[in-house]
Amino acid sequence: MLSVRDLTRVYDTTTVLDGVSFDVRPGRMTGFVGANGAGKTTTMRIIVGVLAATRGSVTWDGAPIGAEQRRRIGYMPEERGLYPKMKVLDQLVFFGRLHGMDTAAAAARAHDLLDRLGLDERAGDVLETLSLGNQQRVQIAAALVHSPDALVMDEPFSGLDPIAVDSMVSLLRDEVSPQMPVLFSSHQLELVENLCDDLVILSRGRLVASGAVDDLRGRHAVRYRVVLTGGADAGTLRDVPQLSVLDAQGAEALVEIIDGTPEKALEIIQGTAQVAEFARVVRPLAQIYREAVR
Ligand SMILES: Nc1ncnc2c1ncn2[C@@H]1O[C@H](COP(=O)(O)OP(=O)(O)OP(=O)(O)O)[C@@H](O)[C@H]1O
Repeated sequence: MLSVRDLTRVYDTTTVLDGVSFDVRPGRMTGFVGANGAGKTTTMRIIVGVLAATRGSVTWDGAPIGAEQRRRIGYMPEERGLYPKMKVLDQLVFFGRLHGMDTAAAAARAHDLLDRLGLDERAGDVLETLSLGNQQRVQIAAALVHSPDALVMDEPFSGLDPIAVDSMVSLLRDEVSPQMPVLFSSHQLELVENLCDDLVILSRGRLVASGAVDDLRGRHAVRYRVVLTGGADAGTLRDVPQLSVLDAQGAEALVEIIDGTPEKALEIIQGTAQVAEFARVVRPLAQIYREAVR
């Protein structure tokens, strides 16, 4: 497990990261979200060791993270780190060798990754002749070439078309082992919602929420969508003392149960009107996020 504790970064007199603590658990995809300037890149750069913290620690399985462990992290930097004039395959072999692989093993692994990303026929092309989306695929291959033990990716999906996102997601799902912590930042909340098990939310340099997506959802009151039939007005549900009606329009209402079980609430509603639908509303991640950073 990767853990950051009390991570703080000050530039001159400005604190851009302020006492941030969270865990990146193995085998789980952890989404890292927050507005522009919230401090995501700063945190990731400190984790992988290209930026020093003003205060705080990064540990891996409880021990302070050192140069050797950092070499075992696959990192996809925000500024992207590839050489535009270098051929795709040469580039991946170079990164593999930087991480201690021999040339043959690095080349074999690079071909395998390029193949799975649909790019093997571009292996001999100079990087800058590829589209930006394809360059980004090469970037993810560069982060994975040495079969890392952990992954830290800064906006890996930004600017990719949906097919490219799908191929990258399926590659990641194949590559992420049960022992591997994975942290990636994104502004694409729908994607994060589909992909992530855990979530870390930063706002203006501070942690505002972290944990399993399901737990974060569960921390808020559960809501139900009620649809009545027979021309009934859902506004009448306001007269039911066990319910709090958050919204009612025509035959539909959004309610919270303030007393009793959902089964009991349904029974009470059925005593007043015919019910066509009574369904738990899963809160979209975007809503959790907005409420957390408010
Ligand atoms: N070298 C630097 N000197 C001064 N301030 C910096 C420096 N690098 C980053 N910052 C500031 O630190 C804050 C956090 O930036 P950071 O890039 O970590 O945010 P982010 O959450 O990754 O944002 P984005 O989503 O826009 O990439 C910002 O206010 C930024 O201006």
